[in-house]
Amino acid sequence: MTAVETHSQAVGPLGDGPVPPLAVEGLRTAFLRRGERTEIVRDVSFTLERGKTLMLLGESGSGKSVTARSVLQLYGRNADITGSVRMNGKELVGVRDSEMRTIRGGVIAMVPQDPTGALDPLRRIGSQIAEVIRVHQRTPKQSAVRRAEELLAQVGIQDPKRVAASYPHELSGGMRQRAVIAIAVSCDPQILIADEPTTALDVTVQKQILDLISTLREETGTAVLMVTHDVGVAADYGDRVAVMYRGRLIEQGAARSVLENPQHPYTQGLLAAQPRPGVPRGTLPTMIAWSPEATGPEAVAS
Ligand SMILES: Nc1ncnc2c1ncn2[C@@H]1O[C@H](COP(=O)(O)OP(=O)(O)OP(=O)(O)O)[C@@H](O)[C@H]1O
Repeated sequence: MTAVETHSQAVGPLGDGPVPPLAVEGLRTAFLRRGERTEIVRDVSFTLERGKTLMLLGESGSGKSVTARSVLQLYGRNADITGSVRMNGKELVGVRDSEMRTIRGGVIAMVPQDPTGALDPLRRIGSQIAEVIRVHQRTPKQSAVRRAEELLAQVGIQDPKRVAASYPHELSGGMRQRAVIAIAVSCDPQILIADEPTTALDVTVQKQILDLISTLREETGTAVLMVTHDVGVAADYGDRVAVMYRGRLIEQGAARSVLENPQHPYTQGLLAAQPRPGVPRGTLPTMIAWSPEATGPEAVAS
């Protein structure tokens, strides 16, 4: 089954051009519980480009987080992951856990939804960042501590020395997410996976964090995969958008094309259901009318 490709060329995993930082092809993730197998991610393919953001957009429960976590092979034996996830051409599906641990936080870094869960509550922020630097880059302690403070400054923290000496509970949610981003970018990742990175934050802080990720991407050329259910975020920060519904990508393409001229009925319904100032929020007529089980999503050539 092919996702609708809106006004852009088909997403070949390798194509004729340079090897992309991340190429996912035919990814399937099923969870195994009490002998029962539930497939959550179904035949998902996409490619990340250097210095660009791909937005994985969809409703709650559509499988966005499971897709992101499957790329990082975060489920161990609880899930059966098949298909292909190539990082700079190297296959990640099936690699040993020990190797994946080096890749995570090294070439690929993740910014989770909730910064609180990502930080050790009993250790100072600076020491947590320095430890990641030392593990991945074998840097001496003193230079790792200095580098941690530089990173805190780079993610927009005004007084990095004080924040480095603080425990997570002494910081606001926005500051904690900045610290988590500092950890994520500490090893100069080529790929950053951000799973709804602003869900736990106040509205005003949300924009600051999204702007920060955008600035870091521009400065470093990191490829970003961001999970969101928010069409506005996808429009404002996405170069490309891939729309997910019930575990499948049903449409993907340049952000403007997908969001201004969606070809797939589900995407059309998703956009029509977005709240707009002064317009009462309607039901999801297209989504109710369209069911993948009934007809299967059709590929629309454009
Ligand atoms: N570890 C797991 N074991 C079994 N099922 C899971 C697991 N993690 C997620 N699921 C199921 O997979 C489905 C998709 O979840 P997922 O978290 O990927 O959705 P999502 O699109 O990211 O939405 P949300 O924004 O609400 O997290 C859900 O039905 C969820 O219950």
